[in-house]
Amino acid sequence: MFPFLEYFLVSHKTILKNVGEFYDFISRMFAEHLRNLDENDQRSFIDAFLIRQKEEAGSPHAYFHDGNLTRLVRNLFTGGTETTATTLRWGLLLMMKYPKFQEKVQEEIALVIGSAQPMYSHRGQMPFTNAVVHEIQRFADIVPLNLGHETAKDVTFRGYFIPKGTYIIPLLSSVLRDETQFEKPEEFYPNHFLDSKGNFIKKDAFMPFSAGRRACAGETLARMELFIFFTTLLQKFTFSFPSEVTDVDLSPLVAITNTPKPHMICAVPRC
Ligand code: HEM
Repeated sequence: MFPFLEYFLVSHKTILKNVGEFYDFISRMFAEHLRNLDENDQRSFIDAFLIRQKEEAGSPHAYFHDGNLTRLVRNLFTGGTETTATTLRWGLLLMMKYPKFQEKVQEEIALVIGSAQPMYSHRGQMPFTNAVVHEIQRFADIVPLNLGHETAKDVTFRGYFIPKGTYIIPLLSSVLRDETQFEKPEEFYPNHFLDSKGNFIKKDAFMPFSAGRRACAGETLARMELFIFFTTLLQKFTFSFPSEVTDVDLSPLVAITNTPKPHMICAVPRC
């Protein structure tokens, strides 16, 4: 987001080395896909891209070139791994901190899913669990600064003139913690997403995936992953404090993403 800060990074060389290894891995993956490529049996995004690449071969304005494929796959990996994992880590931490909510989720799992494999289609019958997953995302606020954007033309927004080419940081935190939208913005409070009868309610201000045309491309996948992994983990385990620990610090480690501080956790199998 701020390329000039690159030179102040202590672990600059390690980061570049890791990025290099990551690119090597992606190149090996492409080579493998190219070897087994079958136009009549496209197995993945990479296959579809490589076929378009063949179609546009020789064009002077080629878009589907290797450099673009590498960056796209890199974006899917980086955008799609830490985000979901960090949200789940917040989820387990919050369940440990608030055992009453954990118990209620487990009761709903027992009622709707039992010992079967949790599926995304169960979500509609599980308003409390759905509200808890939404509240985890709201409270954790894992991408507080969103990604940087730039105005493509002159804009006047709420009386402010913003010239074309201005670097914009749309703060998602300011929406996720907006006290006009959420009754107790600083607390973990699943009722933010429930009505008085316990039905799930959508909130326009719920935008951990941002909004507009450039909102998260993986939102649908991420929502499925979060629901299925969270319910599966709570179906199989109860998360609690280790015996020597009595409380946990919920303030995040601040970086581009908000992650939980290192902590201990007990996962007790449920028989
Ligand atoms: C809890 C999980 C996730 C959260 C909170 C999240 C959040 C975000 C946010 C805030 C943005 C920036 C949107 C903007 O610029 O306005 C973004 C972009 C993006 N995300 Fe996610 N994301 C998650 C999971 C995923 C997954 C699973 C994938 C793909 C496998 C993914 C792929 C992307 C991509 C490709 C972009 C760039 C979209 C673009 O610039 O057009 N994300 N995400």
